Amino acid sequence: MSAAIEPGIAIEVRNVCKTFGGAREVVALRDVDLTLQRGEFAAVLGASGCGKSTLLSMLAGFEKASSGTMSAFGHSIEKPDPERAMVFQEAALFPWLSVWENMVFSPKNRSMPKARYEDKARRLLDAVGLGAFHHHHPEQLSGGMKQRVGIARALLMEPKVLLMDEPFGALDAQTRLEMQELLLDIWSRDKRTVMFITHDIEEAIFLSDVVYVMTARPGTMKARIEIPLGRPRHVDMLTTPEFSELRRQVMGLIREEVARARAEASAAA
Ligand SMILES: Nc1ncnc2c1ncn2[C@@H]1O[C@H](COP(=O)(O)OP(=O)(O)OP(=O)(O)O)[C@@H](O)[C@H]1O
Repeated sequence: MSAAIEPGIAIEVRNVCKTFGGAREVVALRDVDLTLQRGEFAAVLGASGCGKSTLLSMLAGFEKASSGTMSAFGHSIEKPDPERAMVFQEAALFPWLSVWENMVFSPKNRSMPKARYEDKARRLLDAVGLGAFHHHHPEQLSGGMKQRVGIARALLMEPKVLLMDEPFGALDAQTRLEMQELLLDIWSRDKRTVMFITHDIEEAIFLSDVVYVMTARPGTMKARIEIPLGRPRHVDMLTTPEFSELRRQVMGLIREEVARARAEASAAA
């Protein structure tokens, strides 16, 4: 059964531009607008270098916008906050710590009382299928298992928003599918707001309520496509005509963008 969530806006991005200085100035993002409703699962697709990771790290509070505004739950995003958790392609676990020690590193480091996190940490590791791996070290885990720890660890601090940067990008196809189903299962329980960056069109459609397609750099939002597939989602949906039609639509937008960027590049050469 899915939890009821308060209606309203979780993330709002208005006219955001980002330019990196240095010897060669790089305009990474231009006039980005985006609204994520509370509990919404949104994916962002776009060519390599179009600014997806930059946008995510700005939403996490790691980078500042050059202009424009970004807010989370009505408050301007100025710095990192535990309400917005990042999950990266590599789980970046401490190799010298066990699964359990990695899991509880952050609350322990903040001197939180054990009663506030230990039970929850145990339940989360069970939920991602790692209940029997507390004493293992990262080198003893597969890529998928490490990423499970990464997701469980991000959820431990009960973030309201999960910012996921190609979290399954390094996994093989089978593990990737399993992780997608696991993520949907976890998400359906408490419907945190998710922004999920990926290069994989199928993954974006399969997981999301809405898919954003970005233009080539400088990145801006080219299209917002609502995904009308029912939930819960199941891998069988990947072969339905409805899914194929959505894939065709998204692929068309991406191809159009690649062609436009190539034409611009050759005109400028
Ligand atoms: N710290 C930085 N300093 C200078 N330029 C940067 C910095 N971070 C990113 N860029 C540039 O900004 C642009 C957008 O990069 P970003 O990593 O956000 O793209 P992306 O869409 O996530 O790419 P990919 O899909 O390949 O991961 C690129 O041209 C990149 O070189």
